[in-house]
Parts: sequence; structure tokens; C-alpha cells
Amino acid sequence: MSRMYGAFIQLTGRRCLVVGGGPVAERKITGLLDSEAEVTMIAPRATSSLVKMAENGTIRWEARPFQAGDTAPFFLIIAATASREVNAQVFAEGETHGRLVNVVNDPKLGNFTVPALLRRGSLTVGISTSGAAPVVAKKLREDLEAYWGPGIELFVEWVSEARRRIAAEVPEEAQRTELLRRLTNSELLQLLREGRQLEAEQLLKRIMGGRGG
Ligand SMILES: C[C@@]1(CC(=O)O)C2=NC(=C\c3[nH]c(c(CCC(=O)O)c3CC(=O)O)Cc3[nH]c(c(CC(=O)O)c3CCC(=O)O)/C=C3\N/C(=C\2)[C@@H](CCC(=O)O)[C@]3(C)CC(=O)O)/[C@H]1CCC(=O)O
Ligand SMILES: NC(=O)c1ccc[n+]([C@@H]2O[C@H](COP(=O)([O-])OP(=O)(O)OC[C@H]3O[C@@H](n4cnc5c(N)ncnc54)[C@H](O)[C@@H]3O)[C@@H](O)[C@H]2O)c1
Repeated sequence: MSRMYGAFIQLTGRRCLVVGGGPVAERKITGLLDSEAEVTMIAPRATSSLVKMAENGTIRWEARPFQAGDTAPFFLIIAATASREVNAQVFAEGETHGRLVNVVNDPKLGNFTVPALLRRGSLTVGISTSGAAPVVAKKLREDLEAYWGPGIELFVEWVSEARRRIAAEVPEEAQRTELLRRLTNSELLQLLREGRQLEAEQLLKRIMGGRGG
């Protein structure tokens, strides 16, 4: 399998189609909703949680098999049935329209794959094995989650806030870069990882030298 191009896609309000309603479709739909996509599912049968999501209007459900022409209105399509033939048909049609198409059960098909995602606030870490071993992507994601804990989210928030202040208060470019480098290379992240928040706050203040208070 060739090496994939990494990208993060803005899906807010975009119409996305998932063909299939099994456990794999459910995982993909949960991910799409987490990115605020507008999700339509086409499948004769669906898991009980997908049925609930359709009932309460979280997703739109067309309870029938896939038909030619179904992909046309969608920006992104996931072929998640257990049938290679149906998934291949979904891919062929989506590809004709130049759409983004993911196929869950045939590594030779599809033009994108879904990575394992570690999400903490504005931070997203995506892990791909280029289709070689998805279970490894999952394991690494779990390891990273356990290693960084909730501290990683505060770290990103603090550096982001510091970056805003530095941009407003430090006119000299080289000095701005140097300050940000000191922050990110400091013990700050390690202290937050270990839950030593008070010490982390003191270190932050020391490095920022009173800027922005
Ligand atoms: C990362 C993750 C994202 C997500 O789906 O959200 C994801 N698979 C996950 C889990 C997982 N998948 C499978 C198992 C069972 C163990 C096993 O068999 O290995 C488990 C583990 C579990 O479920 O616990 C089976 C499996 N997966 C694919 C095939 C077809 C094939 O390879 O032929 C088969 C065989 C099916 C069969 O037996 O027929 C294919 C794909 N799976 C991908 C993504 C893409 C490549 C990602 C990469 O490059 O690493 C790709 C190519 C297409 C795609 O789906 O985008 C998610 C972890 C999320 C998380 O927890 O963080
Ligand atoms: N990519 C991944 O992450 C991953 C992980 C595990 C398994 N898989 C593979 O993904 C596939 C799906 O797994 P699953 O457990 O969700 O399967 P499943 O059999 O539970 O669900 C299949 C779904 O497809 C629907 N369906 C069947 N024919 C259809 C048609 N013509 N049009 C529309 N919908 C149709 C069914 O109604 C059902 O909702 C399997 O081939 C499995 O091996 C992929």
C-alpha cells in the first residue's frame, strides 16, 4: 500500500453519506458527527443506536439498499457495507463525480482512509498505518492517550493563549519565536502531564516574565 497524504478536512455543515448501518458504519458516523457533518445513512438495516440517532433527527436514514445515483449530492462518502460488490459500486460512482470515498473492507479501493484520532480540545493527532494494520493505529492512539492524559489539552490551551499575548505585546519577531520556543521546550508539558498544575502555572509566569499577566 502506498503512503497516504495526511490532511484534516473541514466537515461542518457538509453533506456526508454512509452506505451501511452496521457497527463499522456506526463508528464512522460517530466520527463524522464529532466533526459536525450532516450525515445521511443508506442501509436496509441499522444498529439500535443508529436507529435512535435517525429517530431523534441526529442523522437522516434512508432504509433501503444503495442505488445508482445515490452519491451525487454528497461531499464525502463512506462505503461501509459488508459487501465488496456494493462497496465497489459506491466507490466507482463517487470517484466518477470526483468525491472523497472511503471503503471499509477493501484496501485496494477508496481514495482516503480514516486514521485513529486522539482528540483533546483543539488538538487532534491522527495515526495511520496506510492500511497495513489498523489495530496498531488503535493501540498507538490508546497508548498516547494514556501517556499524555488531560494535561496535553491544557498545554495546547496555555501555549495558544501565550501565543496570542506574545503576538500582541512583543513586537520583535525573533524575540517572539524565542519565547514560544522556551515555552514549548520547557518542563511545562511534563509538569502538566504529571498533574503538577501549580508548578506549571508558576513556570508559565516565569517564562512569560509578566507579559499579559
Ligand atoms: C483506525 C480506525 C479508524 C476508524 O475506523 O475509526 C480504522 N480501523 C479501526 C479499527 C479496526 N479495524 C479493523 C479492526 C479489527 C482488527 C483487524 O482485523 O485488524 C479494528 C480494531 C477494532 O475494531 O477494535 C479491521 C479492518 N480495518 C480495515 C479492514 C479492511 C482491510 O484491511 O482489508 C479490516 C479487516 C476487516 C475484516 O476482517 O474483513 C480497513 C481500514 N481500517 C481503517 C481504520 C483504515 C486504515 C487505517 C490505518 O491506516 O491504520 C482502513 C484501510 C479503511 C477505513 O476504514 O478507513 C479504527 C481504530 C479507531 C480507534 O479506536 O482509534
Ligand atoms: N474499516 C474498518 O475499520 C473495519 C473494521 C472492522 C470490520 N470491517 C469490515 O467492514 C465491513 C462492515 O462491517 P460491519 O460489522 O459493520 O458489517 P454488518 O454486516 O454488521 O453491517 C453491514 C450493513 O450494511 C448494510 N447493507 C447491506 N447491503 C446493503 C446495500 N446493498 N446497500 C446499503 N446497505 C447495505 C446492512 O443493512 C448492514 O447495516 C465488513 O466487511 C467488515 O469486515 C472494517
